[in-house]
Parts: sequence; structure tokens; C-alpha cells
Amino acid sequence: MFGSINSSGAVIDCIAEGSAYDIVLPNQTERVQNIAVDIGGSLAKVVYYTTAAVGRHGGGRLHFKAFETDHLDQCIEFMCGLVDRSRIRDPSDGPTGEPVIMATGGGAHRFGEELRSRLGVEIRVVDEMESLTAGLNFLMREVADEVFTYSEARGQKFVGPVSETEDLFPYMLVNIGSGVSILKVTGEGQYERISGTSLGGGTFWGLLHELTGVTSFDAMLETTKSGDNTKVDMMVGDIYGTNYDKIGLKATNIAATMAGVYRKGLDKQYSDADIARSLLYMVSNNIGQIAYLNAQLHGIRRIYFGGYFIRGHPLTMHTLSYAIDFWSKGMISALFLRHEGYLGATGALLRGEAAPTRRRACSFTENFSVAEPAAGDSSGVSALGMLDQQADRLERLPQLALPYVPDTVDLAADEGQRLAWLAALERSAHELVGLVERGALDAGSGDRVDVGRIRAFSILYARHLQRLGAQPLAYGALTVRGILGLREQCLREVGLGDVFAAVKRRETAAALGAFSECVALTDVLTDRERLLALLGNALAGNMFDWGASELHGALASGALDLAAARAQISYSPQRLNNPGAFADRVIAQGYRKVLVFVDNSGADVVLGVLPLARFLTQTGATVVLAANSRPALNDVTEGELKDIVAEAALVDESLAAAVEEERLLVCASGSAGPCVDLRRLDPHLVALAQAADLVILVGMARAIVSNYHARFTCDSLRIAVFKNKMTADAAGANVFDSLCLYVPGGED
Ligand SMILES: Nc1ncnc2c1ncn2[C@@H]1O[C@H](COP(=O)(O)OP(=O)(O)OP(=O)(O)O)[C@@H](O)[C@H]1O
Ligand SMILES: CC(C)(CO)[C@@H](O)C(=O)NCCC(=O)O
Repeated sequence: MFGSINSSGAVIDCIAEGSAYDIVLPNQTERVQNIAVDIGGSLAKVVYYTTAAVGRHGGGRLHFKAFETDHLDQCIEFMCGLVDRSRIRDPSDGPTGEPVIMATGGGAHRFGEELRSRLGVEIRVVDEMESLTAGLNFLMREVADEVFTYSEARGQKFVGPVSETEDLFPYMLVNIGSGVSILKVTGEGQYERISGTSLGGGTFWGLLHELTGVTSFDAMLETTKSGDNTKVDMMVGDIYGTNYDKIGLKATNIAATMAGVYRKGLDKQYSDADIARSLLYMVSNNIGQIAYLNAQLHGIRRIYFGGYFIRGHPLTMHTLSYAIDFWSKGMISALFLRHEGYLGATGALLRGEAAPTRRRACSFTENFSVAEPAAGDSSGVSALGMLDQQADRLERLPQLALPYVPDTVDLAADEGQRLAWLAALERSAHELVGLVERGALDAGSGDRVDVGRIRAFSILYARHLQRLGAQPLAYGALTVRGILGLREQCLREVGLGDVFAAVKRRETAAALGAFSECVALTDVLTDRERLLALLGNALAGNMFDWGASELHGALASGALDLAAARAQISYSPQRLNNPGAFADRVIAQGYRKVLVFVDNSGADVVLGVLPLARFLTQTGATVVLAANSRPALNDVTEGELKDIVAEAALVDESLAAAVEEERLLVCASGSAGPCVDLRRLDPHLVALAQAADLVILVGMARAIVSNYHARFTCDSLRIAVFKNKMTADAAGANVFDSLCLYVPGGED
């Protein structure tokens, strides 16, 4: 069945499969704000934007869904449902006008009147080519793993945001729908349709149906995998008996598509699968060649292939890649897109006057918590998430040296790490259920984590992890940052925004109680000794981490204190620990402005980071503490940290003065997960970070799992403890080894 489940449905199914929990998921009550449809010759694609009917944190969400144009009724019915949901009123809203539906593609003209009368709303038509380019520009900028290359040998390789290192423009878009349009795009809103061909996806599908009678595109695509085109094609070897080296043709190259049928087919020794494979090669090779010639003609080096014909199908992508590589003599790689079929619908949505991006500058994050396979994707290799809108436009840290690689391990490439992480996170989700069932995360009778919801979370998350085990690239590049972020997305999706809230409060209160005594103990030391002791405390504090299963027992029993934590850490290996060098630098010169990415609440931030920040302010530095914008594990959030600093300032004059003089500041980082992508920070933090000459990254997730390879133009310091075997292995360290690594600016 093609594109038949909606996003909330997917969660319900998923939960129901494990066991039945009566849960109203937040996204079932979302209000639809914008709708766009791209009705093509073969498929109708719908993109819509929702916001929480009653105040959910942050902005809205983009959803993607496709239907067959032959079954437009289903599409219209679905859109009727969306229109109804657009009329849900939030009591705090003012009067809302009727929704306007943006429509593009040929069907916007052909079925415009039908849509208008059946949906009872205004339909605004947007030009198809304009929509395609607007959609692609948006998706390339906003979706982290939108663009990839493909080859049989290396598989899918994500290329990262293009705008990072070079300009987005100029590029060429080859949109393979029913027919093929080739566009040259030189800027935002600047494009020209430079070519096209009527030999496209529709040709392939039509011919194949005629020749074989197949009626399911998915089933047919599947058969191409086993088909043998040499049974129907005439190969160079069939003609020459060998390679035709003089003009660079191998015996195995296709000389003439389908030309072998007449000779070889007399005894009908070929199958439908052989024909399917031959036709797929025919259309893809031809498009690849035309694309290359146009790129040559217009001097363009970047060629994106879009349109639903591709469908993330390995053989199609391989053929297009091979053709571009062959004709360009290895100079150009074909680029593919995860949202290949949704360029037009996305662009049309953004062209609407009330489009989310028109109202304010914002960023989007892909949310896979209820991801379904890319509509109808039989191979299941690729799934599309929803795009969650961030309240602000996220920006890069100015001190980041390029190229920046946020993730330490590529889990798709490293099977050992992949299996270990997937298993560990599945285990930890079960453990979380156990903690909730035992009431270990509760504050009192009025403040309980809902057991049904946490079980639903565990089922949902485990299913994602299992899927990623089978198809590592289903959600784009596979990284620890990604799967830790996904865990938080799943928790939020079942309505558990902050499961550790009570634990955080409890541990923070206890740590604040010990704050004065803790700083008094180190205040008596000489500056250098004091700084070294404070670094030791920061490391010890980092043991208070509910993200580390190894420590759950000690944390839940409350048995761990700073001294005990300190005793568990082994301050090695030497190559990862040079606190002395850092202390020398601080004592000799000091810093003007220090940016600290903080980690856990409780002892970590209160007894580890805060006294260190206090020391740095005493040396004359301004310290900016960057904390998560939204909860993740027991990480301290910006809101919580503001309260912590205010409370500590009540008992500490030095801190109070620093706060008063605005030399100790707290700012949201922009992050909603345990790791941090330093290209996507809250703009307020980036403004504050402008003059920073030291960046401190605290904790395993921010300093080891992500950003271990990050380089900075200013000095940096990483403070963390290796708390599981996977992170220790990746860095050649042991569990409970420390990382206290100072790197002067510009050095690796
Ligand atoms: N389930 C499917 N049913 C039919 N065609 C499919 C299906 N999945 C993928 N395709 C392929 O995708 C093509 C349509 O791609 P796409 O939706 O991008 O174009 P379109 O908008 O329908 O066409 P055009 O832009 O030329 O009007 C089909 O011609 C076919 O090759
Ligand atoms: C007609 C459109 C633009 C509809 O999407 C598309 O199918 C197409 O570009 N066809 C190729 C037409 C040609 O250039 O020969």
C-alpha cells in the first residue's frame, strides 16, 4: 500500500504491536496551518505544516506524504482531513482565516477546480519549476543528511550541508518525474529550465507495464535486482566478440538497448525481470548522459537528481552515478536527495504568504520518532522524518575551524561500534522502564513519570534501533549523536518531555547544599593548585551522569559523592590529559571570554563546572555557560542553570559579583539532545561567543562522542570521563579514564 499511514498512526501502530497503552499522543492534536500539494503525471505529493493546538514548546512541524495521481480521491480525502484540522481553534488564537492550499505540478491546473470545490478552500497555484528549486534550496540547507552520493562499491555517502564550505549555487537539478526537467539554478529564485526529455520515469513505467503487464511499481523495482539485462540488450561483446578498446567500449557495455530481443528472444529465454532491468538502464543512462551534456554546456559542476523515479533505488542511483562518472571522466559525482520526490510540494508550501519561513528566520531538525519509509519505498533503505521547526535560526560557532566533523565515529562504517551502541541504548531504554516502575525517578506522589508512557517509549525506541541495525542508513548518516537525539525525540513524542526532572531537582539541591564547603576547600590553595583541583572536581562531577548505565546503581542509591567519584577515575592516558599545560596558560595570560558547554545537572554543574567558572571570572574572564535549550537525559537546561547560578550567588559573594557585572552569563545552546552540533547554535549564544578566546566542552556526549575531532581557531579544553566501553575503545582509552585535554588555538 502506497503512503497509507500518517505520522501519528505510525506511533499508535507501533505501540499497539508491543502492547496496548492508552495514550493520546501530542501530535494527534496538532493543528494544520499550511498545506501544499504537487500533483504530477504519476504521483501527488502533500507537504503540510502543523503547530501544537495547545502550546507545545518551539515551533511547528513539516510532514510529507504521497499518493498515486490515479487515486487522487485518496489524496483529496486526506487533504479534507487536514483542512478540518486546520479549523481546530486554540482558545488563545485570534480569529483564523480560511486555509489556503498551495498547489503545483500539472495537476494543480488540471484538478484545481475539483480541489477547490471538494475542499471548500482557496487554491493558489505556484509554478512547478519555481517550486522545485525553492524546495531543493530549502531542503539542502535545513536537512542535515539531505544530499548523498552513491556507488555500488561505497554505498551511500552523505556529503553534509553544501553551504558549509562552498556556495549553494550554481547547480543543476535533473528532476525525473514522469518526464524530465533540467534546471540551472544560479541563486535563490533564479533559475532557468535549460532542457528536458520526455524519456523519463513515466516512459519507463509505461513501457514496462506494456511489455510485462506489471502493475506495482514497487514489486517491479524489486525484480530489477535479479534481472539480467544482457538477455535482452545487445552488448558490445555480442557485436565485436570482445572489447572495442579503440573507442573505450568494453564487451560488457550495452551497445543497443533491447536489441538483443529479436535474436535471443526467438526461444523467449528472458524474463520480465530482465526487461525491467534493461529499461531501467535505458532510461537512467540516457538521463545521465543528457544531464552531463547540459552540465558541460553550462559549465556546472554540481548535478542533483530529484523526482520520485529514483526512489532511493540502488540500481537507479548506481546507473545515474555511473553515467555521470563515465561521461565526466570521474570529475563529477551525481548527487541524490533523501526528499527527492518532495521538492515541488515543499517549495510550493514555502511560497505561501503564511509559510513558516516567511514569518520568521528559523531552522529545522529532522525528527524520526515516527518516521515511515520514504513513501512506498519497497527497499526500506530510506525513511523520511518530520521536520521540526526551531524557534530561531541556528548558527555556527565563530571559532570553529573548517572542515568541521561533529561526530567521532561513523556507526554505519564501524560495525563493532554500531552493534555495541545499538545494544547498549536498547538496554538502557529497558533500564529506564525499570527505574520508572520502581519509582526511582519520582519526586513524590504528585510528580510521577507515567509508567505507560515510558513503556511506550521503550517499545518505540527499540523498534527504531532494530531498524537501524538492519538498515544503518535508513535515517541518514548513523551516528551516536543521531541515536541519542532520537531517544529524546521518542520520549517527547510519547509526551515525556523531561523524565529526569525530579532527579535533577533532587541532585541539584543536594549539590547546592555542598557548594560553599566545596569552594572553601579549594579557595585556600595557590592559584595553580586551585585550578588543578577544580579541574579534578569537574572530572569527578562528570561521573554524575544518568546517561551512563554503568553508574545507574550508584546514582539511584545516592551512594556516589564527589570524593568517591574522584577515586574511581584514572587520570590517564597522558596524551589525553594535560591539565598542567592549561593551568600554565591560565596563570600566565588568563582569558578574556570563556564559552563553556555544560553537561549534567547536580554535582557536575554545581560542584564541578560552577567553581571552575567562578575561578575564571576571578582571573578577569567573562564566562558564558551554554546549557541545553531543551531537556535531554539529566543534562541541565538553560532555565535550570539560571536558577542554579542565582541560588549559588546567594551564598557566594564572588559569584554574586560576577553575575551582577555580567561576567557570568547563562545562555541556551540551541541543542535538544545530549550532543552538540557546533554549526547549529542558538543565535544569542553565537552573539555572546564572538570574542571568546577559550571554548570548554564538558562531558562525554559533547566532548567525546561529538566534537572529539573538532578544531577551533581559539584555545579549547575538553573535560570528560570515558564512562562506557564504546567511547573508551574509540579513543584508545579505558572505562573511567579521564579526558582533560587543552589544545591551543589552531593546533590539532
Ligand atoms: N508507486 C509508484 N507508482 C507510480 N510511479 C512511481 C511510483 N513510485 C515511483 N514512481 C516513479 O516516479 C515517477 C513519478 O515521479 P514524480 O512524482 O516525481 O513525477 P510526477 O510529478 O508524477 O511527474 P511530472 O512532474 O512529470 O508531472 C513515475 O513516473 C515512476 O517512474
Ligand atoms: C511536463 C513536465 C514539466 C511536467 O512535470 C515534465 O513532465 C517534463 O519536463 N517533461 C519533459 C518534456 C520535455 O522537455 O520534453
